[in-house]
Amino acid sequence: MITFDHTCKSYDGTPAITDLNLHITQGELVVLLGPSGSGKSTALKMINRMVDHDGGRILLNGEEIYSFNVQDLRRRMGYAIQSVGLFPHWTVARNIATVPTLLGWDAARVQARVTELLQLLDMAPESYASRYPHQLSGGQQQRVGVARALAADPDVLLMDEPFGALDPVTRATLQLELKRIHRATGKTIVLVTHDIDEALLLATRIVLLYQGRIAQVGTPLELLQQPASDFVADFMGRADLGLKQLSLRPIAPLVQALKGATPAHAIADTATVREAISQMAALGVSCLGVINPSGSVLGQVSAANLLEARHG
Ligand SMILES: Nc1ncnc2c1ncn2[C@@H]1O[C@H](COP(=O)(O)OP(=O)(O)OP(=O)(O)O)[C@@H](O)[C@H]1O
Repeated sequence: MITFDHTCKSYDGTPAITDLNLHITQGELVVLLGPSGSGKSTALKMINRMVDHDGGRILLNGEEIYSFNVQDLRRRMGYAIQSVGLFPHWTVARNIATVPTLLGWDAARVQARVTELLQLLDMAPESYASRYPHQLSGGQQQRVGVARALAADPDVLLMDEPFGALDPVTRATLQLELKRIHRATGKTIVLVTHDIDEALLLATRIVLLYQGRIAQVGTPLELLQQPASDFVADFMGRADLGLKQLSLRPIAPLVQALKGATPAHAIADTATVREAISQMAALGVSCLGVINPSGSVLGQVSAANLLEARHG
């Protein structure tokens, strides 16, 4: 879908991205991660030509992006940024409708799409569609920013620190919403963050950049378990590496048959190993029942079998 092929970019002779080689396939949620100044935003903005590359190639579905009309290219890609950039004198509905209107959709289709997106982002259309950006909280503005980016059903969603500057609770809510949207729509998403936990939660693949070059590309678990260098190991946080790994592991494959009576406390079968161990610690127990969404007991997990499995 998107290919960086020996791509380079310098600003005033200083390299920001050097020889970037990366292929992003349809439906991936790729997170560009790295310290400040490592080139994450530059890499992202080159995809929709907010920044033009000056060496190598960038291909969209096999075609060099310079072969597209720049406006067409941008309309095929939703773009959401930290500062949101809503038009202050336009209502929420009109903000979301920006690209569909430019594309000439008829009014009924635009309105149906606005309603659908507000519902998807858990903002009741009857309360929010006619408000102005200053009448929304920061988290709600960011939701509208995401809705606007999704509006014309773009092939690709580019997100530059979309949840930066939010309080941790709102941030966590929007992260889960993005994960849900990604699952539901199968969109290709490229997201920039410097937050390792955000990357671990969201990414199907992480691209860790350092000084404009790729330090490592892999799944969250690969970066944690097989860091390619000391830099990767340091960046991913050696200190609580064990805990981070546990938070990526679901308990589902580790559920055992009940051994005797049903444990007094239970956890959902969708929980992670970290959540199960945390709940055991809080309750002072070493075993939990595991229940499915309808409340049926599926079996149990014990602290010993969860911790043993962490190397698996
Ligand atoms: N418009 C510009 N003009 C000159 N230099 C720039 C410009 N934009 C970025 N740079 C430089 O290019 C390098 C990479 O910047 P970039 O914004 O891509 O990094 P980043 O990883 O996204 O950083 P951050 O996390 O701080 O946003 C940095 O050294 C930065 O100073």
